[in-house]
Amino acid sequence: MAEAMIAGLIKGGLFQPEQIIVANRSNKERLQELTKKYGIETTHNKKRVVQEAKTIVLAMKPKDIKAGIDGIQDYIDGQLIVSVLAGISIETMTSLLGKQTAIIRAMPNTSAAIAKSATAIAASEDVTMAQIKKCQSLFEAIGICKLVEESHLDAVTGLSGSGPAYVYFLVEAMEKAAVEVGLEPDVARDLIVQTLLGASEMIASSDKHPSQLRKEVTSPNGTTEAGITILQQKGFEEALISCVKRATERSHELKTMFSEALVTTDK
Ligand SMILES: NC(=O)C1=CN([C@@H]2O[C@H](COP(=O)(O)OP(=O)(O)OC[C@H]3O[C@@H](n4cnc5c(N)ncnc54)[C@H](O)[C@@H]3O)[C@@H](O)[C@H]2O)C=CC1
Ligand SMILES: O=C(O)[C@@H]1CCC=N1
Repeated sequence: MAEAMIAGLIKGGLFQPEQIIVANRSNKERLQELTKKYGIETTHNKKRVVQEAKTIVLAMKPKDIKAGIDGIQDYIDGQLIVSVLAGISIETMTSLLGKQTAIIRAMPNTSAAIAKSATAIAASEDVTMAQIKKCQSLFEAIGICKLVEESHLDAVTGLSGSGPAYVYFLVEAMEKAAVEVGLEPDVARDLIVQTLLGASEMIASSDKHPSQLRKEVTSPNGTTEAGITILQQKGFEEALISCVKRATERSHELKTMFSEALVTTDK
């Protein structure tokens, strides 16, 4: 996720490579690779990164947050902290940092790697409008960015954070189906990809509701109607709704779990 952001920020011209400093836990080779690829500065000196930065992006796994911010608390003095960690609330981060500070929680998705992320951000009370705008432009360099209430971030995670995986799952099923109806896998892959791209662009560029676009594909008594009837009989719509709801619920569960594990052990 961090690399996707670095690539988008540099490609989009929002930052010069020398304005970005990256640290990780211990992997020197990985840092060298990033320096070579993007011309950015890398270091294992967290204190230096934090003191020099105006914006600090946290992009470790949620379980590593404690170790990640351990030792930087003393150097946080007005910088904006942007976290992309799923399930770590602003309250938990504030508690771990031991001080009230400007924190933005963001939920991007992996399409950030090709500057097509659907990101939502939520801000703590200490964040200024200028910092929100700055953060929005940061995520707009890698896709679109919506400002939401923090309470909506579980839903965003269940919808667009996990969303690319639902689409990949759909493609996996379509590929299996294509082979079963006799198509060559390579031909099928190209047809499926173009079908998805075309349908996405139709939704994005048309004023019509997706249900109207669907109707326009569906001739009475034709092939689409026959196929959609099977999807309805097999509970496709219900399955997708339950999928997003369960992922949203899981995001809430993880948030509660991390909050209890990270904060209560500190008391
Ligand atoms: N993969 C996804 O679809 C999405 C992931 N996220 C969030 O992005 C975050 C990162 O995910 P990935 O990029 O997939 O993980 P990753 O495992 O590829 O990268 C995590 C990075 O954190 C670094 N790290 C670990 N401990 C550290 C420490 N103590 N100090 C400094 N750096 C440390 C590691 O060296 C590694 O480079 C996660 O918190 C995840 O919840 C958010 C939206 C979508
Ligand atoms: O599966 C997960 O928990 C993370 C959050 C959103 C996408 N991946």
